[in-house]
Amino acid sequence: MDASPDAGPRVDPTDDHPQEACGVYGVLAPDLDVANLTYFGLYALQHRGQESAGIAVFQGEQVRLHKEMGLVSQVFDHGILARLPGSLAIGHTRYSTTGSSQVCNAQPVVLMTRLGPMAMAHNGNLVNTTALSRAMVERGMESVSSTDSELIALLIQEAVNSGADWCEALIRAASCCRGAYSLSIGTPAGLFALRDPHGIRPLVFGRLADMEQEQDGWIVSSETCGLDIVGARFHDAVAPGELIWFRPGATEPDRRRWCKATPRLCVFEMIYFARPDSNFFDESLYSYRRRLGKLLAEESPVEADLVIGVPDSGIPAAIGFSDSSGVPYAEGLVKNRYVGRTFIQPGQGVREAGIRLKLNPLPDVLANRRIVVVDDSIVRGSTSRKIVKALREAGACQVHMRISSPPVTHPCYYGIDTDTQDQLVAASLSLEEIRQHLGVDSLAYLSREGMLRATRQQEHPFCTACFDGQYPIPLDEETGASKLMLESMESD
Ligand SMILES: O=P(O)(O)OC[C@H]1O[C@H](OP(=O)(O)OP(=O)(O)O)[C@H](O)[C@@H]1O
Ligand SMILES: NC(=O)CC[C@H](N)C(=O)O
Ligand code: SF4
Ligand SMILES: [Mg+2]
Repeated sequence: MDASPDAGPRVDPTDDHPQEACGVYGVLAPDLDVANLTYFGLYALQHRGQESAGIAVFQGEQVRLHKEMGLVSQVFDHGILARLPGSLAIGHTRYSTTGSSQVCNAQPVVLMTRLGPMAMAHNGNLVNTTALSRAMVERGMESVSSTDSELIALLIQEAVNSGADWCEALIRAASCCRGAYSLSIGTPAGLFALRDPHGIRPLVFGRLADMEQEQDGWIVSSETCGLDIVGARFHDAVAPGELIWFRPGATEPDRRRWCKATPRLCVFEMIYFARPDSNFFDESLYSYRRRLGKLLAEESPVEADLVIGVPDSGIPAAIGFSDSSGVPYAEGLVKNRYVGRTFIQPGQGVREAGIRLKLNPLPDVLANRRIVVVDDSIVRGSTSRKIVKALREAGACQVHMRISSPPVTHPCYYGIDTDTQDQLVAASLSLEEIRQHLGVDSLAYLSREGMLRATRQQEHPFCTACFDGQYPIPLDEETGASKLMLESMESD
C-alpha cells in the first residue's frame, strides 16, 4: 500500500462551516482497467466533493492506494493510474463533514483484517460519532484520522477479526452506526455496497457488459452519471437498509436487507446537490427541477419581461418557470465554467470572492427589463445578494426573485453541511426581511408541499429537515458541536 504525501491545497482546519456530500465509487471488472474506470467515475462525481480524491485497487490479496488533496484531475495522471493494476477498485471524492480537510482524512480508508485488506468509501455523516469513538477508545482501538468514516471501517475490522465473515461484519458495524452512510467496500472476496436504513444519501449500481469482447463487470456509484460516463447500464438503486455483494465470477449480485428500512432520501440532493443528468426515481433531476419551476410559477406568479436562471443549478427551474408562466426565458448571467461550486467552499470570504469570479451579467439582455431571477435555494444569501446587485448594475429595472425550494432554516447533520443555524439567512429573518436584505422587488419560495408534490412520490420518503427541522434520525447532543469533534477529543 502506498499512501501519497499531502501535496494539495489545504483548507483552514478551524473552519467548521459548509461542505456537501461526497462521491463514492466501486468497480469489479477482472478484465478491465479498473483504476481508469474509477478515475472516470470520480470525474463524473467531482461535484460531490472537491477537497481530496482517492482510489484503492485490489490485485488478489494486495491493495494499492493513492489519495491526495485536490481535484480528481490534479490527484491522478496516467503514470499514477498505470501503477494501480487490479480487478477491483474503490474511489472517493471528499467534502469533509467530520474531520478536517487533510490528506490523513482523505478516503478510501484502507485497513488490514484477518480476511485480508479492505478499502471503504463513505458518503454521509454519523450522528453518534463521539459516543462511538469513546467506546472504541475504551476497547483499545486506534484511529489514524479524525473522521466518522474511519470509525465505520474500524468497526468492520473489529468484527472480522473477532471471527465474522464479511457480510456479518458489515452488518454488525452498520448496526452500531447512527446517521447517513452510503458505502462502497472492496475486499479480496469482492465488492460490497451498503446503505443506511433511511437511505439518506443516494447509491446506485449498474452493469458494465461488453458481450462481444466477453468483458463484464459491476459498478457502484453515488449517482447514475457515474454509470453513464463508463458506459455501464443502470441496474437498480441500492435500497435503504440493503447490503449487496458483487462476487467475482457470479452472474448476479447477492442482495439482502440487513435491517428494516424507513426511506428518507435527502430531498436537497434532488433540488441542488446531485447532477441534473442523474436519474432519481426513473427520471432525470433536470425534469424534476423543471417541474419545481412550473409549480413555483403557479404558486407565485409575477408580471415580468424575462425569466433568467442562476447558473448552474437554477437553470432547469427557470426554464420550468418560463414554460408555465409564459414569460420568455433568457440567459442573463454567464458563468465562468472553470469556477466550481460556491455554496460548498469553506470560509465566507472565499465564497463571496468565488461568486464575483463566477457569474457575469449581460447588460444588453437585462437593461430596462423586469427580470424574474430563479435559483434553486438560498442558504446564506451571499450568492443572491451579489447577483441582485449585479443585475441592477446591468440595468434591470425590476428584480423579482423566485426560489424553487422552501427557506433553509435548519442545519444538516447527515453529510451536507448546510451550515450552522446562525449563518442560515432564513433561520433568523422573515420573508420581508430577507427581501430587503437581498434588495429585490419581490421574493417568493416554493412551498414544502410543492417541493414534495413535484417528486411524484406517494409516500414522501424524504428527509426535509433543513426546511422544517424534522430530523429523521435523532441527534446526539454533541452532534452539532463541531465537525472537528474527534480532533478536539484527541486534544482533551
Ligand atoms: O445562499 P448561498 O449560501 O450563497 O448559497 C446558495 C447558492 O449556492 C448554490 O449554488 P453554487 O454556486 O454552489 O453551485 P451551482 O453552480 O451548482 O449552482 C445554490 O445553487 C445557490 O445558488
Ligand atoms: N460529505 C461526506 O459524505 C463526508 C463523509 C465523511 N463524513 C467525511 O467527512 O469524510
Ligand atoms: S437535512 Fe436537508 S440537506 Fe440534510 S439530509 Fe435532510 S434534506 Fe438533505
Ligand atoms: Mg447555484
